[in-house]
Amino acid sequence: MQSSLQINNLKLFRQNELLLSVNEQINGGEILTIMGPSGSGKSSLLNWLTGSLPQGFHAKGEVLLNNNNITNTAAHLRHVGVLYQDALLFSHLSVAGNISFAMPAGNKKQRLEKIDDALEQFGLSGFANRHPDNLSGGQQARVALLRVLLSEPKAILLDEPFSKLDVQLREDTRQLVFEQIRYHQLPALMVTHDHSDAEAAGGKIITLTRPAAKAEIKQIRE
Ligand SMILES: Nc1ncnc2c1ncn2[C@@H]1O[C@H](COP(=O)(O)OP(=O)(O)OP(=O)(O)O)[C@@H](O)[C@H]1O
Repeated sequence: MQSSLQINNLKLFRQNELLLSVNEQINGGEILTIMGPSGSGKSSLLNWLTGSLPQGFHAKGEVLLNNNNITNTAAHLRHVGVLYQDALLFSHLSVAGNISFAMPAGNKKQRLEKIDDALEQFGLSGFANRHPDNLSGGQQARVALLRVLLSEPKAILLDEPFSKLDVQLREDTRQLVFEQIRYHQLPALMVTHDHSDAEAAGGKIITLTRPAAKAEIKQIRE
């Protein structure tokens, strides 16, 4: 069965004001890119998908992951992995500890073997016992990606994941992330301000608008 993430007739409201409408299906290995100005609701959309919409927001519509309706499923049971702008690694844990923390429970020895194999595949052989403070930005980004992948997500959300990396590192990391999404056939949704990220993703691009911004500008001019 092909994996998919379906956002069915979503209408997201903030204080009863319509913030955005989205109706999209993302198939395994595809990356849907969301762009739009600050305040247009990109983070709110991600929050809704992870099941952590803050107070003051409400939504109509459904989200289906591999045809299962997860609209009301608790955040920790959704199997939706998120890759953020910052690697967000725990500084007191080793690389292995950071990755293992997010993995499904199981035999410890097997988990460590899996981590070692994955580190080797990502050019991080011998890094299992290092702490994040002793890694470069690119190495931290790769550990963060490994942590998401080894948590065995069924879909992946990317929240400006390359914006803190310099140009060369950005391209390398982006390529690695997109390759992994295709390899694992995960449906992915990426929020970015960067047009080269959007182009490299090779999928559909949605640009959210911010109607409230126009109203605010009009008010200032009048
Ligand atoms: N926790 C919150 N409580 C109340 N309003 C919020 C909260 N978070 C965001 N907002 C408001 O909701 C709207 C959408 O914000 P959101 O952060 O989703 O936009 P964004 O497109 O992600 O912006 P940016 O590109 O700046 O991150 C904005 O008007 C914002 O001020």
